[in-house]
Amino acid sequence: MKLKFNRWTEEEFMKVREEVLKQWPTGAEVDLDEAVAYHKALPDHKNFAKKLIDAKEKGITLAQPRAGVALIDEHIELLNFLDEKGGADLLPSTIDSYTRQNKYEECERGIIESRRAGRSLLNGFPGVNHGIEGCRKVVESVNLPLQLRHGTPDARLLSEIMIASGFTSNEGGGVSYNIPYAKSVSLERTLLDWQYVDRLIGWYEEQGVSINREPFGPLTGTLVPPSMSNVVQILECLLAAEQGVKNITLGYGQCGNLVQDVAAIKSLREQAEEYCAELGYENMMITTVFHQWMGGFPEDEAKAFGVISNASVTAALSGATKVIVKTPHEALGIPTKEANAEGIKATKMVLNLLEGQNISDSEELNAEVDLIKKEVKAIMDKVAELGNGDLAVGTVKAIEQGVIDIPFAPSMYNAGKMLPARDNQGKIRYLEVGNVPFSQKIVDFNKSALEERAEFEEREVGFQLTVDDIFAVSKGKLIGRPE
Ligand SMILES: CC[C@H]1O[C@@H](n2cnc3c(N)ncnc32)[C@H](O)[C@@H]1O
Repeated sequence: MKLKFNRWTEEEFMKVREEVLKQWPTGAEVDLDEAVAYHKALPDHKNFAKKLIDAKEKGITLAQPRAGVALIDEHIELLNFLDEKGGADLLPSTIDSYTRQNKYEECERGIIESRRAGRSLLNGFPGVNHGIEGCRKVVESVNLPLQLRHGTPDARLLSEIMIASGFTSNEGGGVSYNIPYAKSVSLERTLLDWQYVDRLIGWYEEQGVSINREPFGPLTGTLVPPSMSNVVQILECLLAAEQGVKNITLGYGQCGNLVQDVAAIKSLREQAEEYCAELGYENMMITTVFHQWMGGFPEDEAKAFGVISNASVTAALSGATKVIVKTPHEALGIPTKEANAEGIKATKMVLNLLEGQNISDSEELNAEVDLIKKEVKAIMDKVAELGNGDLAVGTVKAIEQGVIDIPFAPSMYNAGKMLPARDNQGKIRYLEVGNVPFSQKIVDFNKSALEERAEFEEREVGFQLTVDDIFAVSKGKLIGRPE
């Protein structure tokens, strides 16, 4: 099928669907009409999309952990612990790495070995292998809305099974689950596969079942300039809206300077709504999600709580609809359920203390919002030009040419010419723009901000700033000052 931005016809979708459902035996269990009836029988408090709308209307920030283990009963126990002991507002099912690479045979072995070992030998929940019956047991055994969170370039079968099972939100996107997660999967392939996922959710929407979609905001989680991650979010928002998705949560990974992070969320929300209106998508319900620090964490648990609490302050003050919670075991690996619950409790304590507060408009905040929007517009205009108006084709070309360039990405298709670094207040700036099509004025602004830091640190502007910033937080600072 040739990549084009336009909405897939139902015939196109159903034709591809026949092949998708054959990829693993559990695919045969999916019956869309039966699934619609199942969803309509679910209570409202278990619908992710509805809970997000309610939070947006109330102006509150919901807390959601990541969590996933191999076996169904243990996974249920984990999720209920995070609800009852942690106070989670929304629940995940973090999917294991084999499933993310469509390696369902390995999942099967992992499930058997986990049963034998009496503990999870997979780093997440293998939803395809557990099938509708297993996933529905999770849905019926927990009391909060459920979202599948993963990092899957081809999530078509996984989405079919878990959405049909009663999960009401799905994370990911054609760029955000390729560039940071895959080494050599073509963008054209992933954009097509995520158009399929969005068309599936558009189909549910047409039947009156609202399913939330959440493009993955942080990308590589390493010094990603806010305008660059916002461009990816807005493109995935428009790609999803074109396929009929209505309820979308756009994401952003904390960078560390409070004003820049608040500006990033504010400009993301405003600009996404502007682009949706410009392209004629009506009745869109756009919310935002703030990811707590995605970079290196301190091993010391007290310091880790400092990182988690600091991130919770920004999440609250940014007005984000949701915050994705980290745990004090982040530097160690998969957290225990107790550590996971502690991360949520610390987060909710901060959210509660700051409820109703935000940082008021200031010259610094408005200038940052204005700059982010201008940088986003420069890239978006180029994407449209490269695609001759087709944003899907334009996205592929923009990545090929480094117009969209995600720092430190594993994908061989990512140009890797753009370099970021922090300025003297810790805001992320463009050290090298590579082929990112900014005006000279914007290039010069970014450069001068970095020159100000270099002068303060009595060193040259250069790649060493970037290197020092990458390791800074795990060493207990935001800005990588010379030692
Ligand atoms: C996007 C990366 C994030 O996902 C987290 N993560 C990955 N798998 C799991 C898991 N199975 N349980 C809890 N957290 C997890 C990881 O700690 C990191 O913070």
